[in-house]
Amino acid sequence: MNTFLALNTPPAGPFTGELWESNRSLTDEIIYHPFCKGMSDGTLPADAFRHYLAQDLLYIEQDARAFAITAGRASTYEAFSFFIDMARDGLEIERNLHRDLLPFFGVERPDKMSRICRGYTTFLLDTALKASYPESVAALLPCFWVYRETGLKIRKDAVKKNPFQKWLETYSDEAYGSYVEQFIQIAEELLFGATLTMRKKMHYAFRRSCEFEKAFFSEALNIKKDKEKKTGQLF
Ligand SMILES: Cc1ncc(C[n+]2csc(CCO)c2C)c(N)n1
Repeated sequence: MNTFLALNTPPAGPFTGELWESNRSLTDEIIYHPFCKGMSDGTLPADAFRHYLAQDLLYIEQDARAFAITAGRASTYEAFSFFIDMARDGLEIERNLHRDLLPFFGVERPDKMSRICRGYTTFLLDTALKASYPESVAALLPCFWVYRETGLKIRKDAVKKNPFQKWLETYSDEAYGSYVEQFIQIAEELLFGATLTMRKKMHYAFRRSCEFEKAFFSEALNIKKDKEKKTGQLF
């Protein structure tokens, strides 16, 4: 059976297929994460979303830097041009989302990165600067692919009049989908041309970023729980 049929954003070939498949339980944990379910059914506590959004504000800037560095290291003009666009247009898509959500949820720029935000952005920048170009591509891919898959899935089940509507729309938008497809194609070609050792390194980088994506959501939910513990409030 072709299990990829269940994917909204399918792999570009056998190598990205293997990449997704070997991380399927982890990506499923992200897609079906209680944080995402909360966005979909509108029950996500506002404090959890505020923590997420504030940290995301810092995350997207560093992520765009990692894209720009990766562009500079690209092995083809096509990939160079794509990553340059992602550093600029990708960040713009995120900024548009934040422009709406930040005032709505009353979120301001935080002074400090959280543990997971620091860990994830340090990993992406370190990989872009110090590891190989294919590894950096693999590290950056979950940010697009996992968000696309999550966005499409949870939008399908989402309640109407949803405070997180803008988030759901951003990642299920067609133009965003086309960026994700191009990105997966670039990763497929790199995996195809890679040695076994390099392929393993790319798998490691992809998995590490997936772990951070999951932790990013978990941290936001746990912050909410920690606050409840301190104040004794349940709602
Ligand atoms: C934790 C976290 N992971 C992924 C994204 C999605 N995303 C962030 S920046 C960008 C475009 C490239 O600069 C995309 C698609 C997010 N917002 N937050």
